[in-house]
Amino acid sequence: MKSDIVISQSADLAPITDIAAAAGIQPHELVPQGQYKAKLSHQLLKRASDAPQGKLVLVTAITPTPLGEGKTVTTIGLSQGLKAIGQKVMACIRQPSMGPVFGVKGGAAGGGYSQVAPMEEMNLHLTGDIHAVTAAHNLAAAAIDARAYHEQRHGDQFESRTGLPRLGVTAEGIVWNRVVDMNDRALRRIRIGLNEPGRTVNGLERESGFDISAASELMAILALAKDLGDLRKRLGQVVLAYDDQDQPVTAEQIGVAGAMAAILRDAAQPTLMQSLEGVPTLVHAGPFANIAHGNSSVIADRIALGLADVVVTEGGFGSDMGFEKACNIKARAAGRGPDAAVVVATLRGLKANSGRYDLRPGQPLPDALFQEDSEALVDGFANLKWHIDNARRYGVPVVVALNRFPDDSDAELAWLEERVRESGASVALSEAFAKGGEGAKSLAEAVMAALSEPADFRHLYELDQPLEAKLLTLAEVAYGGDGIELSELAKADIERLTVLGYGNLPLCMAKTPLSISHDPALKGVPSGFTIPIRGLRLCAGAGFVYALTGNVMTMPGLPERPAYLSIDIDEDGNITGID
Ligand SMILES: Nc1ncnc2c1ncn2[C@@H]1O[C@H](COP(=O)(O)OP(=O)(O)O)[C@@H](O)[C@H]1O
Ligand SMILES: O=COP(=O)(O)O
Ligand SMILES: [Mg+2]
Repeated sequence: MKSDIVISQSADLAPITDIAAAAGIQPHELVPQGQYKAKLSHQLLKRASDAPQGKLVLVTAITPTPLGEGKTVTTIGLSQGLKAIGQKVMACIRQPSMGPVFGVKGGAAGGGYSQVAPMEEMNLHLTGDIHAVTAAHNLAAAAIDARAYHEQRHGDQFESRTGLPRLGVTAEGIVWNRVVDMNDRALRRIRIGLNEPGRTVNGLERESGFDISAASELMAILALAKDLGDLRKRLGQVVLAYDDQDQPVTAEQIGVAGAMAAILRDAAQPTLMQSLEGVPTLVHAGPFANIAHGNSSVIADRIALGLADVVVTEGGFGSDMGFEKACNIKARAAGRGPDAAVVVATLRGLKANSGRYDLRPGQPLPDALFQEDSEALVDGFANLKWHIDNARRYGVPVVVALNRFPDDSDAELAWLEERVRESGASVALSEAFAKGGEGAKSLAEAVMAALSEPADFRHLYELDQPLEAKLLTLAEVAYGGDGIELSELAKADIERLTVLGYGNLPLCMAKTPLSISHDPALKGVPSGFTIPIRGLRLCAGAGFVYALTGNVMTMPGLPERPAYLSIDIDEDGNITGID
């Protein structure tokens, strides 16, 4: 089979203006950026939000291997299948981060004959939104460090010299890292403001670090804001430091929120692209689901739901990750949850969850995972059953999509389909990768049947519970564990955030996606584990409290054989090798 990029580059794409017209977007609501992508205007958001709303399908998955089990392929494939059976459908997905594109996973535009195209534009700069998040984030970093520097050097004269209020910002109180859209472990912990002895011309020396842009609070704000005004308000609420009285210092207080919003103005508009079969696809925001909340934007959903009868979107990693955060964080920001869930399962993914294979993070998957192994499949099935039950916990109908890989055996797929049916869940084989929409028509029919069932969407916890109670609910109910273990820092963070009035925020768990638990070595359906919480971070602008579990990193590193090794460009400027 041809590679993803060759399929994408040989596709006969429609001009984006035709895709927009077919989706009911008027010419004045579109800002084309070349032939195949366009920004959507803020006026369209208003019109679409007031229109009758379609149904929202949220695609999730079993506990994945590091390669991913096909949620994006299934999201695009299902939307093509829905189009093929006559539905008015749109897809909403995140913009890929260059971290994974050049790192382990590669691109995130789907794959095979279920992709967003042009995939190389989708997987690289697109319309610059992630670059804008990076710039706005780092402007705030430069601003807070400069404020500490000038307040320290002028002391009591600061106000008379600058006309600005002295806020008591010190280098020790700054909690804002810098970001870059790349996997770069060397930037995780750094010292900044290095000076010759006795001098401070380079600023105030302190320890800091870089996170990947997908983990920036501003990325979460872009994904959770309801409109431009809400984005601006949230940016002002971002806490950059704590003053010498341990009170939060916000971006608004140091006067940088407006400039951040100016940088993000265009990024606040979703980008319209198309699938290989012409499904209008909105690409907007790119938070990962392990170190952030992992869902595309509320703004994109609001536009798509006002234009289409069915909107298909995706939560990152397994249902313990992006799906949980869609239901407990995004749904609250959007004022609505999903109307149905699709749980993607693969033979390789279930075998990886059998516990029968030695899967070391960063190491290639064993070939045996891609061959017949009925014992591993039987053992791994428990993980799929857990994710079906987990999705049902939120009150929505569930359809299982068996994402067929080329070497999958008919016998194992048939066995799995039968077991899912026995468990009472709806199930459909998806051949969207190899056949596009034609290979996802039965999945589309199953999803339409699920959407005709009543949905009684509910959150997992109430916001007015104390932070520790919400952490316990996530550990014990969302993950099936036996409680939490709070570090001394985490206990102090809970106390401080509660006293400051942030105890009513939802929680965003930063956790490994390779296990339902915090420990990537615990496959299948772990039990008897306790989730170690090493600290909490306030994301006041995004509107959640971030809990760091286990050894999760907010700046990934490059593997020994990174994906960039296969990427190049020919003399005509054609990019090759992005997978
Ligand atoms: N059915 C399939 N056959 C072959 N490759 C697939 C299939 N489904 C997904 N892939 C590939 O697996 C990788 C992960 O797919 P993706 O849809 O991005 O997963 P997720 O969104 O769950 O991380 C991509 O390289 C994709 O092209
Ligand atoms: O945040 C992770 O998203 P995928 O599972 O789609 O890679
Ligand atoms: Mg994906």
